[in-house]
Amino acid sequence: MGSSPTALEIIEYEEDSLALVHEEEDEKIESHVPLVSSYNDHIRPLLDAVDKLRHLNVTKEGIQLPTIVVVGDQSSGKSSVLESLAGINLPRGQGICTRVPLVMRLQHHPSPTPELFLEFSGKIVATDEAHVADAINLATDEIAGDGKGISNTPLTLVVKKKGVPDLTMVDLPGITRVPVHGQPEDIYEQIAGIIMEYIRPEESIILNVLSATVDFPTCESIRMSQQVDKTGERTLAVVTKSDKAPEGLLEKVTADDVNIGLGYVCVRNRIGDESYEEAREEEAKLFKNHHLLSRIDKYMVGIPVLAQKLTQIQATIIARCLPDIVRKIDDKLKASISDLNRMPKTLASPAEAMAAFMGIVGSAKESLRKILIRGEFDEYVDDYHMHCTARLVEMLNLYSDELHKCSESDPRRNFLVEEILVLEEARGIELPNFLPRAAFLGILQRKVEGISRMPIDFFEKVWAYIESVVVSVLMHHSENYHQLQFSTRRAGHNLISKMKEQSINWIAEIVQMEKMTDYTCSPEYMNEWNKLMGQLDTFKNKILTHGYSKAEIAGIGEVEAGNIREHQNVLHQAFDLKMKMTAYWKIVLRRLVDYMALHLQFSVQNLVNKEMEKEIFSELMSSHGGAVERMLEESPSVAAKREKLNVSIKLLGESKKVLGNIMDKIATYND
Ligand SMILES: Nc1nc2c(ncn2[C@@H]2O[C@H](COP(=O)(O)OP(=O)(O)OP(=O)(O)O)[C@@H](O)[C@H]2O)c(=O)[nH]1
Repeated sequence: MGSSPTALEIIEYEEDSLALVHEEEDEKIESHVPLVSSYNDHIRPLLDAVDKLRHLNVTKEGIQLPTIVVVGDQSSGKSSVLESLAGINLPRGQGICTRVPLVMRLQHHPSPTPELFLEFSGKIVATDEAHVADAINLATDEIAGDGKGISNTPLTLVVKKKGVPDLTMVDLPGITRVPVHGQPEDIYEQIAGIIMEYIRPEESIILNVLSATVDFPTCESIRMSQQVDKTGERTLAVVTKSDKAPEGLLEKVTADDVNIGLGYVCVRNRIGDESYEEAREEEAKLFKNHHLLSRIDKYMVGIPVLAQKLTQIQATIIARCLPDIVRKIDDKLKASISDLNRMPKTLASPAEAMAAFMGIVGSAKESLRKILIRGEFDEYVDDYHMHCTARLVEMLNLYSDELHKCSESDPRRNFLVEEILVLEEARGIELPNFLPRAAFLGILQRKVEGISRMPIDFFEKVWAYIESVVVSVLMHHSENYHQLQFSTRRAGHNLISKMKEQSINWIAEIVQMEKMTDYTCSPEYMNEWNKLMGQLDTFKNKILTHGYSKAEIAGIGEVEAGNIREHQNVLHQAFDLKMKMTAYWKIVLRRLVDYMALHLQFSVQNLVNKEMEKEIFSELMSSHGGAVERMLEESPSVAAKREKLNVSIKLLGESKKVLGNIMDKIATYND
């Protein structure tokens, strides 16, 4: 087989005529089609670079390479097409043969002795034409097991042979809907997953292998390629088994029902024990002599035409994609290096650990100062939960609203009823026009008691919020030291529960004070009381003289008269008591809101500037003394991230080296 003409030799022979490939096709494949002779000089180094990148597995870093991906339904003839292009025997047959992605690198080399080897699992296994099929089967078994299972770990076959076209293609397992020969139940999903992974990138050219014996629109491979390449601009169709179904083939490829942008090439592969040369001769005869097949355009038939088209397409996509790949590798390398530099230093001594710890506390304090005190949210622009000054004032306003809207704060409710009752009960043997202070204090105490839960609930809510913020900031700043996180989280919880307890004790005292003493120096109290009392005569007139059941009191609203008429003897005093309480209650509520605001601000400042650091230190010291030393052990997630970044940097660095001088060559090619 070695001495006979291969695809490329045939191409070279027909070079001139093939250079005139359809104008229409030229536009799609780009106009500057390289001649095969000049191809090696210009594109070969670029192809070598891409192959080296593929070998380095740069796709792991999310960088897609220009690739010709061979897809087709099961037994459509994919392997046969590849072996026709390479002039070697690949595993062929019914059932599932290709079980792993097979990267085929065909390279023309001047020596008459072909060189073949397989690369997989970090190994290089030399083989020869006679044993390549067995070697592939053995390697496949090693990668995917010896059953019928499949794997997406690729196997690379390098074929260096005189005259083969310089082409790299990936052969993928054939698509099948129905599992056969003990294949796993989900074989379709598995294969479809691998195929999609390869054909989805815009950099991939899809070589869709279709058997002439089937209806193209029914092919699964067409359905799949159309999902990722609707217009077909990166799909080329190879129609195999032209010898088996020549009827209507011309019409099928001319009608193009399935949108193949890069065109069709009809071929006839090796059948049975035919040699490669016999197969090419038979193919040439078939398309020349068959009464139906000979009518198909000669630029659409035969393996040599396919080889020519593929090399042209490959050259075009490589030249188009490489500048982008160079840029992406550069960007990713820079990003990975800066990620690595931003990672915490590995700590070597307790002193370093202490310094790192101080740094964490310092930066957490600064973050908290910004969001809890200064209202600067640059570190949490989109996270509204962490815009603390705004959230705290929101909670304070809500608390104030609730206080003012609660039933205790509504002076219209049971108007004068409680006052009359209290006054009746406070009566003694004394002059009737003194307002007993005990009556006022009794009502005040009951009212204060009625709202006493509200400031406590407010503190519960506010401290729960502050706790979530403090813990989240502490966790964020200590994320690289998981041993520290446990202690800082506990310190955060302890600290907040102490602060909350202080707040609740403080407010309980305030509530107690409000119950015990009725005092204000505010002139507002007297003003308000005078205004309200000024309406007593009108009120009496309406209810007692005119018998109205309701009356409007400015500053209070419409009130019901109820059974006031029956208690005329205490009406004046009850009205006075009510108005004193109404005026004074406003002062009480204002104090309960203002004090809370001042206390909150004071506590938050204390927390951030003093208490937090103290608490974290004491927690660390009490946690068996070793929390800072334990920082010396790197957390598994940080160690893994560091390792991953180092691997990426090495890989991207090697890739960059591969592409070292390639930019000049791309420029030459694109010129
Ligand atoms: N007559 C004829 N038979 C062909 C042609 N191409 C392929 N075959 C036969 O079709 C069968 C399947 O071919 P393969 O190349 O193994 O198909 P495949 O798509 O690689 O198969 P899987 O990898 O199993 O999906 C084999 O028996 C081939 O000999 C052709 O052009 N003409």
